[in-house]
Amino acid sequence: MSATQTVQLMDGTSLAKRLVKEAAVKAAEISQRTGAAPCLATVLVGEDPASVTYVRMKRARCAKAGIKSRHIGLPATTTAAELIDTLAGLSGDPKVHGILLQHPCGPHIDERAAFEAIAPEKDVDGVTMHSFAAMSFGLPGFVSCTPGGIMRLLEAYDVDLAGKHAVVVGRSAILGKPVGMLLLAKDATVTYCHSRTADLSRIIQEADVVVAAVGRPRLIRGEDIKPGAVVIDAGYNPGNVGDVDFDTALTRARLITPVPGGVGPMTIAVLLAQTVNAAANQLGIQHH
Ligand SMILES: Nc1nc2c(c(=O)[nH]1)N[C@@H](CN(C=O)c1ccc(C(=O)N[C@@H](CCC(=O)O)C(=O)O)cc1)CN2
Repeated sequence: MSATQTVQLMDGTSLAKRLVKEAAVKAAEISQRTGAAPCLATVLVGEDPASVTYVRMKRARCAKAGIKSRHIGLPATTTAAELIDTLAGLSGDPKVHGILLQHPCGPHIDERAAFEAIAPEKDVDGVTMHSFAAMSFGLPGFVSCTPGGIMRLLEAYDVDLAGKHAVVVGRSAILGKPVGMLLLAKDATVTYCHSRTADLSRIIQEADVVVAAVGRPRLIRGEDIKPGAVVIDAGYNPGNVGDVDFDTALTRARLITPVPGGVGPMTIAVLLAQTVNAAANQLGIQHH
């Protein structure tokens, strides 16, 4: 970055508001034409306080956008088979257009098996293997919500990814892996880093775009960042602390997402947008 170039914040709150407004317009059109509002089923196993908050935020934003939500709260003792039964039931229910299974479900549950019980056409959270394959091949389909939100932010701030080196720190099924696939589909050269990566700092220093998605508070510091890089902080840690040490990263980055107000609101906006699209598809509506 030159001495005169200043860092710009990537404002997820404003962009998310715009997306939610668009979703609300489409939801109203669907309701008017079919007499039924789009409906998202939210499924939560146990009462992890952060998960309770996230589900509450998702349902509140649905309500604002004219999307119905049906909440299924299951006890922490729910077995994998019971959870799969619940998800299969929602998958077959014509009144439900989208299904969200809040992650994490608890250590005794095979989360992959649970996600696969969600019908692909209702996978508005982009967590099934079907959706992952579509993301990997650059085909239309539902994207994982945080990765989808990150891609929308990069687009909104005119970040050209072709030929750029993108380093993804983290390899989770709903965040690190799919965001790497979406970046690859935009012709970035993608490196995945994880807990066994040797010399993490050196690899991050080579990145034009850094996506921090590891869940380790302030792991990535300013000195790790190449001057002029784009820094996306997708870390969710207690107390609204990201994976990036914001104050030191500010001194090096060209563009950076704040926490809060960056990737988080975009996650929910993409969920709503995809719920409305799922409802339109299932109800045979074409948007104007
Ligand atoms: N099934 C899923 N589970 C989880 C996902 C997901 O996308 N699908 N993502 C995360 C958590 N998450 C949504 O579930 C999430 C986290 C944070 C935010 C958000 O908007 N954060 C705000 C701050 C919130 C506050 O003020 O308390 C922000 O960053 O500005 C939204 C969604 C794990 N599980």
